[in-house]
Amino acid sequence: MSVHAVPVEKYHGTGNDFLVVDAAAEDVGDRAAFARAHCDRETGVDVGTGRCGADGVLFLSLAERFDPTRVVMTLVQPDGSTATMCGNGARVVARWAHDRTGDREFMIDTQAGTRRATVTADASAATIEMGVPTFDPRRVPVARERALADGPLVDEPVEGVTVTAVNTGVPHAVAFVDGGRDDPDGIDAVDLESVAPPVRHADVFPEGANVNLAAVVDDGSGDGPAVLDQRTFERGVEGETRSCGTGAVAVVAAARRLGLIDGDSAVSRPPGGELEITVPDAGHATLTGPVAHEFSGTLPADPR
Ligand SMILES: N[C@@H](CCC[C@H](N)C(=O)O)C(=O)O
Repeated sequence: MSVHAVPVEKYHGTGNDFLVVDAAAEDVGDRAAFARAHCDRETGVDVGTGRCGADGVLFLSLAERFDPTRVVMTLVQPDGSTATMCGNGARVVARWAHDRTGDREFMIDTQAGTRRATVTADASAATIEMGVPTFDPRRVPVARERALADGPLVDEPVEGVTVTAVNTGVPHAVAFVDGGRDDPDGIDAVDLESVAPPVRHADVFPEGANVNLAAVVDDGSGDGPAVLDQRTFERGVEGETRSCGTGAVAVVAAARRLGLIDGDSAVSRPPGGELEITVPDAGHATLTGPVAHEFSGTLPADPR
């Protein structure tokens, strides 16, 4: 058994929290076992914030010979799976890389593609280019019988929930509900831990899906951007998280597709804070929001 202690940092972006390991300096061996043990919400890492565990472990490698500096990002989730993309995770990556280099612009290599990232002058917030959201059923992916195979899954029932399927780096199902967080019968009244798992595991999503609830609080037809309240049940966490960046982009992309909001900018309000999103008619979506450092320490490489 290895008794090797691994230096880790803990960061969060709007409450979506991650352990960060410098993969160029440290080899934890079994990454899935490391993530399963230290991310556990009951028995995992306790950094004194009143909430132990984490939503995943980011294994990061900096390559400063490039301009801008590149970071290779791999997110291993609490169930041991690897996610191709993570919006809030990528924002944390930008902040972590800034804390190491002082730079404010980075290229982040994810399994969903290379994404440009910037941090603000005070490093309290980060913006990521999120790629182009796609409703293409082959790319979400969505699997349906032949007659429907070529069409996007938009505003259709899946396991009793009306959803729209979109890929924003990872697959998402988005369901709109009436009433925001201020409404006692609105979005927070839904028992997401019961409603989401059948959709997350539905046959129509061969790779699974993250399941989002959203409520339009302001449709953006007035002076400011649209505002939507959001909750997300995440694949890989297998539970609700306090924020999901790819989910926020998915919610705004779906709201635009359904004509529920005006304009290409919106504010999403997950339980953990506020995110600013743009989904233009052409080109990359963007995701902006706060990032914060929580803890520096060490953890056993082999948690058995
Ligand atoms: N929290 C993330 C999404 C992480 C990936 C997701 N759980 C999946 O496996 O699809 C975000 O901020 O985007």
